[in-house]
Amino acid sequence: MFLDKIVVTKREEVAQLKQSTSIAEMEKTIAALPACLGFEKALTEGRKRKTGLIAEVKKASPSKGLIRADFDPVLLARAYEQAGTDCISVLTDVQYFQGANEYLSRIREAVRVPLLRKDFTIDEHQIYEARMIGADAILLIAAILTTEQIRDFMALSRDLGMDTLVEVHDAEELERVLTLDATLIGINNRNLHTFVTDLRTTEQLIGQIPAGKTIVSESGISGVEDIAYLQQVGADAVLIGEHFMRKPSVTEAVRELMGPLAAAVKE
Ligand SMILES: O=C(O)c1ccccc1NCC(=O)[C@H](O)[C@H](O)COP(=O)(O)O
Repeated sequence: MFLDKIVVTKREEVAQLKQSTSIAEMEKTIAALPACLGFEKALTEGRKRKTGLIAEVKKASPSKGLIRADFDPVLLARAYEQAGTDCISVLTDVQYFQGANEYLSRIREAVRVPLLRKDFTIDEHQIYEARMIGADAILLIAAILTTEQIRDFMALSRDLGMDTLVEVHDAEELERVLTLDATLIGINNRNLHTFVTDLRTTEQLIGQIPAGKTIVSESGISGVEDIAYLQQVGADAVLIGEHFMRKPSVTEAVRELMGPLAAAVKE
C-alpha cells in the first residue's frame, strides 16, 4: 500500500529529527510559546456556518501531482481567513505533497485561525515538532498507527495543548478508534489503494459513530450538492483542499461552496 511507502520515508525523517533535536530542547522552546487556538472548539460551538470548514493549503498530491503552480501559502491562508474558514489544514510533508514545516510557521504568523498540521505522524518527536512550528492540532491516521499509539499520541498532544483529528477510512479502523475517547473524528473518503474518492464512505461509517462526536468528512468534496449530501448524512464539518486550490480566487471559491456566514457571526 502507498501509505507503507510514506511510513518508510517518515521513519527516515524521524531518525534525522531525533539526531538534530532532543525532546528536552523542544520542551524548552514550547514552554515559551503562546497557548494554542482551540481547533475543535472552532468546529463545534464556534463554527461560522451550518457545516464547519477546514480549508487546506495543498500544493501537490501523490494522486494529482502539482495542483497549484502559483502557490503562496501565506496568501492562500489569508484568503481562507477572509472567507471565514473555521480552521486551516497545512500539509507539511515534503516528499509526497511538496509541503513544508516553514509554510505552517509562516501561516501561524499571518492568520488567527486554528491550524492543523497535516502530516503522517508515527512518532512522538513529530508531535513536539508540530507544536514548535505553530500547530493547534495534529492529524492521527488510524491506518498507520496501532490503537495504543493513537491513545498515547492523543494524550501527548493534549499535554502540549493541541487537539487531534483522528482519521479513519474503514469500519475496522473506526471500531478501534471508538474504543478511545477521541471526540473529533475524520472520515477520509479516499480509498488508500486506488486514491479514488467516494463520499458514500462518510455515509457508510457515520452510522456507527455514537452521538457527541464531531465528524469531519475529508477528501473529494467539490460541489454545493456534496455539502448538502454530507450535511444530510450527519457530517459536522468538511476538509477540502484540491477544489479550492484549483480556483483562481480561493476566497470566492469558499463563499460559493459553503455559502454566507451564519447571521450571528456576520461582521
Ligand atoms: O491527496 C492525496 O492524493 C492523498 C493520497 C494519499 C494519502 C493522502 C492523500 N491526501 C491527504 C488528504 O487527506 C487530503 O489532502 C484532504 O483530505 C483534502 O482532500 P481533497 O479535498 O480531495 O484535496
